[in-house]
Amino acid sequence: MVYTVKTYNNINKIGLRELGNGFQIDGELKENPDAYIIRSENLHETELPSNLKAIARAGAGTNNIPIDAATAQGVVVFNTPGANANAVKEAVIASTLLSARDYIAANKWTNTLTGDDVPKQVEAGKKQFAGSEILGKTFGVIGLGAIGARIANDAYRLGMKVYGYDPYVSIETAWNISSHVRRVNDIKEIFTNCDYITIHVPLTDETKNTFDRAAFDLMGKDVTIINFARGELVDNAALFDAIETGVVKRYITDFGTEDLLNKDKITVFPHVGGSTAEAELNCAIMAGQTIRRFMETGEIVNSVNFPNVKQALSAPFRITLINKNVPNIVARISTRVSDNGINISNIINRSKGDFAYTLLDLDEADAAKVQALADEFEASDNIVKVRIIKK
Ligand SMILES: NC(=O)C1=CN([C@@H]2O[C@H](COP(=O)(O)OP(=O)(O)OC[C@H]3O[C@@H](n4cnc5c(N)ncnc54)[C@H](O)[C@@H]3O)[C@@H](O)[C@H]2O)C=CC1
Ligand SMILES: O=C(O)CCC(=O)C(=O)O
Repeated sequence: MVYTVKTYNNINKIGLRELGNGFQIDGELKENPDAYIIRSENLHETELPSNLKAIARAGAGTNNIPIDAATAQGVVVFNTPGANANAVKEAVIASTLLSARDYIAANKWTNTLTGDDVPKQVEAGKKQFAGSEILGKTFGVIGLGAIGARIANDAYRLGMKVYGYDPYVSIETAWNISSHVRRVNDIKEIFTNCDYITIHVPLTDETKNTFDRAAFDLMGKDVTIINFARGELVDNAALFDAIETGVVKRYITDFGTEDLLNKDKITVFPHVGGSTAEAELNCAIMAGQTIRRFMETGEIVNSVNFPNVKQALSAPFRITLINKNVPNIVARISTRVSDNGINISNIINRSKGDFAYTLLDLDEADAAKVQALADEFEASDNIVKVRIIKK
């Protein structure tokens, strides 16, 4: 069996080798592929093909993917947690230092100098670029996931007083956060206390405009805001006013919109936080491994719309079902199997919200009988996607 994968946005080719020989990879593939591997391509305006079974986001944020539509269509969406976190961490630490010392403006000014006495002009003019040090300054991290936790720890190591806010932090990540990072339960404590604030949360209805007028109103003076998460987390109109009144000293972001460009106190990068050779490779490897595992075994790991489901396959056939999460569904599935004269070797069903995923391992070697059962599942209103996997 050969699966087809359509890739978008330059997925690292070495990483894609993880898919192995059972996959045909084609960036231009037009025909109904089994899976997509993508980076920032916006899929909201496109229809997902009927044969599509999985989308792997080679990266963390999945706001470019229509998750609800994918779920309803039985498409499992994956991401690659932590695979580019170190790259973003380094970009944010660099941005913190850039704001403290304004190296960009200093370099721009130096490049304007001409003549034999450049060294003299440098010494005479450099006072305008005297900065400050980050040692001892307060640093707030909103979102203590893969990226935020790394940044909080390193900012502490650089001598900053670090505050962290994340009401949903995972236990695993929490264990990795230094006890020196002061965890706060109210985001207002970040706004009121910090000289530098960086945000590392997914873009959701809840997080949109985290930096709004009310947030800026709580801040002191000369605060640096660093946003390598998503542009929509900041209300730009409120930001411009906060810059005007001296509340915000500098805004550094990875997400450019026209209104942000060419402004003295705003530094915009072209969405390069995760763009290192190492991160791109890590993301492609993880995306390739995840898709391969899902297509070849049906197991789900690192999905954002379905639960993790793992079960070793020891029977001749496995049927995977994406079903609506309705009462008695597991009993109904089991009854249908036995009505077809087939024994279940193993079954696992895990739900998330309105949908669930079932792995059904069958003690049956007759491919025609398994196909007939799968066809019956296919015709059921409560089942949205059916696949047969042969051991
Ligand atoms: N600029 C770039 O190239 C990149 C940007 N990103 C962006 O950064 C975001 C974070 O990435 P990771 O740290 O890898 O994700 P992650 O999933 O490891 O961490 C996100 C954290 O945000 C927390 N969170 C969710 N809602 C929150 C809220 N309302 N308030 C406070 N915390 C909240 C979660 O509990 C979680 O700990 C991504 O969703 C993506 O949008 C990620 C990688 C590269
Ligand atoms: O370089 C990329 O693919 C974007 C990374 C990113 O924004 C993410 O991982 O969420």
